[in-house]
Amino acid sequence: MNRIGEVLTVGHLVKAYGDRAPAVDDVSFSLSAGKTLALVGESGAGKSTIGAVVTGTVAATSGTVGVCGEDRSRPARSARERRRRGLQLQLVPQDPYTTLDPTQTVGDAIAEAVSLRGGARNGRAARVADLLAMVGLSDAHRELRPRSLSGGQRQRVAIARALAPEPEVIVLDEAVSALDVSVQAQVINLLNRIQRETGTAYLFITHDLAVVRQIADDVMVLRAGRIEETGSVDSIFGRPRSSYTRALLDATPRPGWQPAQSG
Ligand SMILES: Nc1ncnc2c1ncn2[C@@H]1O[C@H](COP(=O)(O)OP(=O)(O)OP(=O)(O)O)[C@@H](O)[C@H]1O
Repeated sequence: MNRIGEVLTVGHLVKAYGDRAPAVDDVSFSLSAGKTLALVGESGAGKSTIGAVVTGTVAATSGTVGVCGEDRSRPARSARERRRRGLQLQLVPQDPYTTLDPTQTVGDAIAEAVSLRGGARNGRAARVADLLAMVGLSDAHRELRPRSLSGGQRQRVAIARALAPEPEVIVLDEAVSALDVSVQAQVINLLNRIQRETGTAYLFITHDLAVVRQIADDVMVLRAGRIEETGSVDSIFGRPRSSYTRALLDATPRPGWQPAQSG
């Protein structure tokens, strides 16, 4: 698949909950096809709020959100519009338990997402098989329900569902944070491979800078709702300008880091 240009643009985004200080305050960025932008920062920095505005679950107080050139500043007003938006942008949440239907088999959950795109019914089973293979699940997983899957397998199902409508952008909100490190590495490899194959752009929200190095092209560091600094992975990790970014990096395990031995 060949995709080109900016697929997500956010301009001067402000989001205030009630009359509190804005959770997101004048944030602008753009994301190009085939690229990954990581949003990082401490808890409460506003990362998930940006993800929620971009995915349309929360309305912006002001500012603009554009997906593939279409205005997305307001949540969708109808099921039809939500469906149309879902063709362009999908979400992979931290815990797919919250979005996967416990009564639905893996095969049915993916088939439902495939049907968003429409097309011939008789091609859908083959597409489900392709998606299962793409995320490293076998045909045997098709009949299982979420409770019979490991955390990593559930996350693979969530990724297959997100990919099914062939969106230009996937927002991943702490999507690998709950996985243990070896499963996390497998899912990151999978996401990197899928991006090379499909050109899908990722907005990758995480508090974990060790993960950012493995997946992102660019990084935006947020602090109390504002942009602290932004740049390529190499520049942010190699030459951070802000003392806040340096402190975040200092708190991050480096390659070769070993957990302290107790006792
Ligand atoms: N629905 C809400 N209603 C009121 N305040 C909210 C709501 N959601 C988030 N906030 C507040 O907005 C600020 C930013 O929260 P947000 O969850 O976007 O940050 P975050 O960087 O994603 O943090 P975390 O990593 O802990 O999820 C916080 O002060 C939070 O308490």
